[in-house]
Amino acid sequence: MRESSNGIILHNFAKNVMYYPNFLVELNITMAQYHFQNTHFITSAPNIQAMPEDSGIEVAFAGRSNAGKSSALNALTRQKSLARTSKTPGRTQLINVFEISEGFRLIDLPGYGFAQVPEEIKKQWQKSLSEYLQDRQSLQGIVVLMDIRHPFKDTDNGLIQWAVDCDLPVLALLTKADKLKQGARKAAVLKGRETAKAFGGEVRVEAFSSLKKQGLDILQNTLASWFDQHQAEPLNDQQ
Ligand SMILES: Nc1nc2c(ncn2[C@@H]2O[C@H](COP(=O)(O)OP(=O)(O)OP(=O)(O)O)[C@@H](O)[C@H]2O)c(=O)[nH]1
Ligand SMILES: [Mg+2]
Repeated sequence: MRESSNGIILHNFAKNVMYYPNFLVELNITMAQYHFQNTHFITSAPNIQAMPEDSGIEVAFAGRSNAGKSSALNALTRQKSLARTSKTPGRTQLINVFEISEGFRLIDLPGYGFAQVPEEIKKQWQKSLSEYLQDRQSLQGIVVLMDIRHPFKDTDNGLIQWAVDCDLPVLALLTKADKLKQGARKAAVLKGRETAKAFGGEVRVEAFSSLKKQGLDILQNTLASWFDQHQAEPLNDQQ
């Protein structure tokens, strides 16, 4: 929420605000609640054609293999094994679709950049991944997860720049933050924010640890704001 110079509260979201000749009036709109803990598995799709209908709003978790995408989804939804995690990179090979409530989805994408995957499979992944990113209308934001010890690799940068160019907001989470001491962690975040300026769009950079539950509130609030911005009509109270 921003505050204008004359102290009137300005909501981020234009649809919540009405303009009168000289005044900005805040409408009494209650923000929707998203019950992330209710998230459930819908399907594993090899390609975009096998995904559920392209309506509603979805946010994708993307990143290199082993970056911690599935772990972050589990931490967010407070479920131990909603998304399958693994020490073996390349565990998530399909587009996994989860639903928070009707019309609100989270997508666990296959990781990229894993050298050991056979060339044929890699090509197939890349195809379904880029198809998904380019053609999915309901995609309204991307969480890019990068290991805090080696973030912003070429493929990460390519994905972030692409998202910015498409006007998609990006939350860049520097994962496994528990692996660094506090000083190094802060330095990595500041450096990441400097790097992110070059993309020129809405790219927020934060430290994250599924293990220590660090950055969960930011993840949760960012997703809620993306969902709020794009929902066409008010949600029915979900429970
Ligand atoms: N220390 C630490 N380890 C983590 C954290 N998050 C994930 N890991 C570990 O990193 C490994 C990979 O995690 P996943 O969540 O499976 O990674 P992914 O990005 O989904 O991997 P793919 O599905 O292969 O693309 C697992 O061994 C996790 O336990 C974290 O916050 N801290
Ligand atoms: Mg995974």
